[in-house]
Amino acid sequence: MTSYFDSSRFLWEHPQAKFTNVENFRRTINRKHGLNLKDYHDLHKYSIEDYTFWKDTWEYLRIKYSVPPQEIIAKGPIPEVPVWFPGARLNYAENLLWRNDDSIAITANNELGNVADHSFRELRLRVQRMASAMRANGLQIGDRVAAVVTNSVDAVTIALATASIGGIFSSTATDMGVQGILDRYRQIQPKLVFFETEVMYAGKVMDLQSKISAVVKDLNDRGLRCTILLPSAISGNEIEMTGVSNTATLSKFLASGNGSELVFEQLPFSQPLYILYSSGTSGPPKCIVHSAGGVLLQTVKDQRLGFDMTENDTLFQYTTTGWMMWTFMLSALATGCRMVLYDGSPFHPSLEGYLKFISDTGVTLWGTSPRFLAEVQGRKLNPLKIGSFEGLRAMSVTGAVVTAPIFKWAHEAFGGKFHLISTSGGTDVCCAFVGGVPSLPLYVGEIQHKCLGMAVQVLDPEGKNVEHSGQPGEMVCTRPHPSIPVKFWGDTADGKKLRETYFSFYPGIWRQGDFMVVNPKTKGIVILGRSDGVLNPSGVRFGSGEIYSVMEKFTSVVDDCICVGQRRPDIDQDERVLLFLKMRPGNKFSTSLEKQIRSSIRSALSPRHVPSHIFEVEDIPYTVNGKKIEIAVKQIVSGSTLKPSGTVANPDALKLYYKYKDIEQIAKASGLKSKL
Ligand SMILES: CC(=O)CC(=O)O
Repeated sequence: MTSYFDSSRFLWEHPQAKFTNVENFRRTINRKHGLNLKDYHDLHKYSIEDYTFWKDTWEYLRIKYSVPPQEIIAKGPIPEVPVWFPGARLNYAENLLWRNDDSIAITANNELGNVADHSFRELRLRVQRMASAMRANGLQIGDRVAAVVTNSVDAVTIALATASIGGIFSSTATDMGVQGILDRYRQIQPKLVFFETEVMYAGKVMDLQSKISAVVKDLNDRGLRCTILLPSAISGNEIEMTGVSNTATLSKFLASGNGSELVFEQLPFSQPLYILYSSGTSGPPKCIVHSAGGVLLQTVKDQRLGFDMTENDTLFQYTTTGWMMWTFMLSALATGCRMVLYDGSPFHPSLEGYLKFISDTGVTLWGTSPRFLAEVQGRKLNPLKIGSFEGLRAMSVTGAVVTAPIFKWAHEAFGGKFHLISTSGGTDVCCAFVGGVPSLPLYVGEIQHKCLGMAVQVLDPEGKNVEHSGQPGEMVCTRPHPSIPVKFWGDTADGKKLRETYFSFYPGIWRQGDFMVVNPKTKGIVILGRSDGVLNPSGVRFGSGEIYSVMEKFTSVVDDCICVGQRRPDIDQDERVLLFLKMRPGNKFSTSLEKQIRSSIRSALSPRHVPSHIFEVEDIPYTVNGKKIEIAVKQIVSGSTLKPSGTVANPDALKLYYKYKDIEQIAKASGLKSKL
């Protein structure tokens, strides 16, 4: 049997674990309810057995409200998507904008190194002006505000102003193509759209005016009232556009407000706040509606208890505005800490400069991705020669599986004194299912625990819980929690599509679509990949993450790789594993490299894990949010033809895989060796 863990690989523990927020919270609950929860494990058990936990969390996090809830969950049998905290009245933006002083709320930077600080007082004034203009332009509770924006103080302002009114905010990054934007915004029909006019990425200037024309002409016929053109993200100059109706520059739009006070509409807990999108790579994305209360309670819980966040922190989450991590990040304002926003590529003008900025800015909590860390490692950079990173006390890594070698390397490379928080959740819940626990020891390659309130289990295909036997299986969540989406936009009134998406595989139980395993000794978790992408040769089920973990050894020559199962029932009843490699510039794919990879996989995992074929490809397909697109590649090599959606960052990459549906032909032509 494959060993997924090595619990002897202890990596770190908090020097003062008993002073962490989560320990303080545990003691508070013990006192309040006369309980004797001894540690995080007990606390987690309580959190998934008694819904009172969510009221405890509400109180501990000091959620601001004007009307208290009548109960935690509406009375009666609890449905899959319950109504939380009925009767309560609150506002998400009010909970984030409680500070009104001259401390720095936001430090913004971009590829040009234009660093700007914005105080809490300034941010509140910006939101006030924006909300006033939005109201003057007819924005009302429930109206959608869409944005195609960079990660900037304007984006934060627009989102918070929308939330103050009770509108629903939805954003995409500026590199999303016209089709991708329309696939999303045609469905949600925004009343206002904010658009960047000129941006820079990786040193290239992009004029967005033709994109704006194409999008806005289409949306103008679907209820769009005004498009607001943001000043150039490079020069700061305003750009006027002719030939597209109902546009206004930002300054004109703001001038239309009447200077009214900032009013935070008092709304139900389940009031929609955001619309996020599923990363459907071949069909139109699903529009996932998240509630203000659910996002607030879950994200602040994850940050305060999982990240141990306090007012003294400086959070830097590298993200575009199109990823759920942007919405997750925003909630840091509720704790009153500083946020760092970076717009652009981390590799431009230089990776060294980017790392130095993080160190010099005193980032204490850094959110990054395994892909970025692998790139730093692959380039053989020594971060500690670039910056001291002495302020860094936690690094949160998400977006893909964090393999054990990268985990260990990153911890050592950045100084070894911080909490490495590997976390997994997603767009579907706008929070984490599993993540960091500051009061527990950290083991190499393991996500420390299930997050509080999240009743995560590991089920086999028959629905049996296999968690305690250390077997891998489907990640499910067996109890409702407050950030289950309130609905899919455009779904039937009884939420048919939502139910089919999450609650149909195991009737009535949320299936996340991740393949995971729990270490029976430490209770740590390893995510092995997406469950739709589970590899199943000769009945051995494993995740692509296991192969990627072995491939970390080859990062100096192999830039990236993707591993998928191929099913060709016409040729073979079994599934075979294909591994595709993208070589680093200057390195060649060779028979000897192939042999080394096969032998490493055989010895690290098992002979059954060794791919049937290993090929070199020019590119690996990714979503705009930086996730490898295994499912589409799997379908393509298994004989399907796909029409990529706007979610695919590099759609041409998918074309490279069609020829592999006929491997026998390729093998014959090139004399390739096959394991078959
Ligand atoms: C928290 C996450 O898991 C983020 C993601 O889905 O990429």
